[in-house]
Amino acid sequence: MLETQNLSLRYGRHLALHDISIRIAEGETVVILGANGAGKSSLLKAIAGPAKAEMGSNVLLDSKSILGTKPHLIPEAGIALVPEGRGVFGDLSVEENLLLGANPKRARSGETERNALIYDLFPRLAERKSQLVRTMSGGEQQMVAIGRALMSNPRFLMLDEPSLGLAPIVVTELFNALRRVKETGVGLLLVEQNVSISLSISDRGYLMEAGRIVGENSAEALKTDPAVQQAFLGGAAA
Ligand SMILES: Nc1ncnc2c1ncn2[C@@H]1O[C@H](COP(=O)(O)OP(=O)(O)OP(=O)(O)O)[C@@H](O)[C@H]1O
Repeated sequence: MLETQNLSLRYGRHLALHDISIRIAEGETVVILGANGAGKSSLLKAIAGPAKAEMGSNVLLDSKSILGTKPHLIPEAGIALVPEGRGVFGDLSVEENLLLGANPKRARSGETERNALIYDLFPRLAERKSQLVRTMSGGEQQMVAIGRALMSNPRFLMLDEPSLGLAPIVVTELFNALRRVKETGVGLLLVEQNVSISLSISDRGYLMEAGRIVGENSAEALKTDPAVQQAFLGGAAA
């Protein structure tokens, strides 16, 4: 179980996260829905280490605090982040990017099998192993970013807006791959503005507004929740 307890985060005088308490069980897929600036990216950064939380906050993995763990050690704990903007190495090839992802100790055994699984998930990458990542399309780069994160053998994979700026057909392809990742038992914490597709893959979701959690429910219930309809789906039932 990965959870946050009263997680608060401040940028100067601006309190971006207020007492956020969320949880993701082993193998569960959870989406955080919220408008621009709600604090979704900040939440993932506070869990993954680069953003420093306020006193009184906590992040727990299997009931043990991991708050304050250096960002480069977070993958060792079994948590991987695919950041907004993807964070891939453009001047390296697909294969080199994937191999860099296998750096944590927990990733050393099973590396070959995991590498094969990623090429099976994303056949486009298998066709382009030696291509420099900067020459690839946005969708392909997102596949590299997800593949690299999976190479670290995560228990929990956090994704910040994986569909951002991608054509609908590529988004469908990515989410089909994420469905298969979910079937392998990896827990997914997804931040998305594409509400329909993210609810279609999720078990549960949280609604975030101005740095606070303002709602929580099963994905099924959220699909017809008037607040979600109003805020994200244009008012009409999807
Ligand atoms: N490094 C930073 N320094 C100062 N303020 C920041 C910083 N990062 C984010 N913020 C502010 O914190 C708030 C939450 O930002 P955040 O990026 O977490 O929101 P978000 O929900 O992910 O939005 P988006 O969907 O637009 O990415 C915003 O008001 C933003 O301007």
